[in-house]
Amino acid sequence: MQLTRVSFRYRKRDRLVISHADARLSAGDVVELTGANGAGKSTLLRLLAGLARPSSGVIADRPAVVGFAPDRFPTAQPFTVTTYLRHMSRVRGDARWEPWAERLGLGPLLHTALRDLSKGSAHKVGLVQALMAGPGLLILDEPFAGLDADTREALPAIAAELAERGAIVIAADHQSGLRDLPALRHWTLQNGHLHESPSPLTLPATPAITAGTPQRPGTPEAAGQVTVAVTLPACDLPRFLARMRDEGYLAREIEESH
Ligand SMILES: Nc1ncnc2c1ncn2[C@@H]1O[C@H](COP(=O)(O)OP(=O)(O)OP(=O)(O)O)[C@@H](O)[C@H]1O
Repeated sequence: MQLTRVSFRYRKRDRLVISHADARLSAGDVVELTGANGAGKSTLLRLLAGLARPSSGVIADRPAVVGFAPDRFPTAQPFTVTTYLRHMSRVRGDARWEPWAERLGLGPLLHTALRDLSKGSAHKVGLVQALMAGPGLLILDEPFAGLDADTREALPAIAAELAERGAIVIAADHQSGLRDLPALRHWTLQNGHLHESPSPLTLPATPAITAGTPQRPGTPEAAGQVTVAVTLPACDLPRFLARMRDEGYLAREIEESH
């Protein structure tokens, strides 16, 4: 999936909320999106999901099945949890929702009216409807807000499972709930601009990119090994480091050019 100079404003003559965003997403990417309140995170997520169209620029190659869990699940609907999820399942081609409801701990609440749910439980219903169709693109807006400890623990594993199956997962998340996922990409929105920064967690504790025989972290450099300087676009760094780490290499030094 590719974003090319994507800009968005809510009304003509309004300022750009998103300004010329470029990004490339590959199957299996997991992205944490952060930014101050009002920075445009929800707006960008809606653009990524296809719920809003860019004012200019292009979003290409969006996966066919998109799951979107909004930050506030709309509970003002005359359904119980079951009737709502059954309805969404029919819309989604008879998608199986029951295992997700069970996994997210909604079992005891299936016959509760949506309007009577607590904020956290309503949020889980939003997650189940996003997950049920097996999305190739899963978009989560503040997915950890109000969740109980069990679900907070379950969610990173769910994101990792989807990514392993080739889905792209993007979460606006102030709480760094996905921080333990390997190769997590980190996007920040500031003044309408989208930046990708290497997450501190993708930077190895003992940096050393040493080509030659793959080396385990912490192993001192041995005779017969070479050190290679590699230049690459900053936005590719997290993925590059993750791949190097998978191969057994570590980064020795990372230097930003200005
Ligand atoms: N429907 C709308 N019409 C006009 N302006 C809007 C609309 N929705 C959001 N905005 C404006 O767009 C900007 C970005 O809002 P957005 O909700 O995307 O930010 P956010 O980063 O998700 O914020 P938060 O962290 O508070 O959830 C804000 O200035 C907001 O006031």
